[in-house]
Amino acid sequence: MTDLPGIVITGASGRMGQILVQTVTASDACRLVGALERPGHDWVGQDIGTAMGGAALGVTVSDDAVATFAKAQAVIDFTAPAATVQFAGLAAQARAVHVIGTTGLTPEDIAAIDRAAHHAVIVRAGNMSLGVNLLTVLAQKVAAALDADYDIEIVEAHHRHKVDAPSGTALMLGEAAAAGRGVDLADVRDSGRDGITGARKRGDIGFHAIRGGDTVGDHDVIFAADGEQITLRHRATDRSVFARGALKAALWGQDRAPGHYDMLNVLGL
Ligand SMILES: NC(=O)C1=CN([C@@H]2O[C@H](COP(=O)(O)OP(=O)(O)OC[C@H]3O[C@@H](n4cnc5c(N)ncnc54)[C@H](O)[C@@H]3O)[C@@H](O)[C@H]2O)C=CC1
Ligand SMILES: O=C(O)C1=N[C@H](C(=O)O)C[C@H](O)C1
Repeated sequence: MTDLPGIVITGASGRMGQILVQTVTASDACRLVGALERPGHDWVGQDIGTAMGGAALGVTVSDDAVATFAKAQAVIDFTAPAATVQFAGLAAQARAVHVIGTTGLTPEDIAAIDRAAHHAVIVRAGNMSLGVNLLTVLAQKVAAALDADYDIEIVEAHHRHKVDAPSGTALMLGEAAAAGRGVDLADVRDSGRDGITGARKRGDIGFHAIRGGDTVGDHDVIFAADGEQITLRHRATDRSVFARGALKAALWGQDRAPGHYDMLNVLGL
């Protein structure tokens, strides 16, 4: 029993953190060995199970990342960019697999994560669900099959608390569509039109973000031409799809060579 991989959940009180705690404790392939929150958070010092309103789980919420990661074979991290960059270095020092779900990372953040991945396994994806990762493969294929007569627009919707836009998933889908077209997304990205924008530029990929209510995460990739439209759609209705993917990544990463991987690697897509 005790040789099962030990998992630490960062941001344990968060929307994803709580689902991850439930997913890990329900699994017979791993054990929960730590729960981390930011210094000053009310839950620090409490048992994670009772803090979540259930039975005690025998794991006390800590704000000490170094001590907590020392117990881990994997760290599952859905927090915020500054925390995730710091955790990448600390997880690598602890030689723990670092599964990163955090979105809104800058190119500089990703470069720092790349450096940490020289020493440890990091699996990072803006969306950990099987459905979205499959959709990226489809978006790339459709974009490759169609020319720029088909305007590509990506529309995403999330809950009112989300702080970054476009979503990490929208950017994954945009990267996939751009790769299908053989272009760099940075050269064709057109985010959040407003005002007298001028006519749409041929070949651009547009991004639009809706924020409201408790929407878990909806994504449409629209290919619009004269006379017809194709829409590829994913709708998440339960955050457990992300948590299951993250746990799969944490287990997949055990005994893997150091490197910066994504969910396509994990899922073999
Ligand atoms: N890749 C994927 O499949 C998914 C990614 N996400 C992303 O995950 C992130 C978190 O999303 P939510 O859970 O909805 O947010 P949330 O705001 O509910 O949770 C974030 C948690 O991280 C904690 N935190 C922040 N800084 C910390 C630090 N230095 N140390 C320890 N804990 C810290 C916060 O206190 C909070 O409890 C976002 O970037 C979101 O876009 C969310 C769902 C799926
Ligand atoms: O913040 C969220 O909630 C989500 N974030 C991810 C993203 O930015 O795409 C994944 C999912 O859509 C939920």
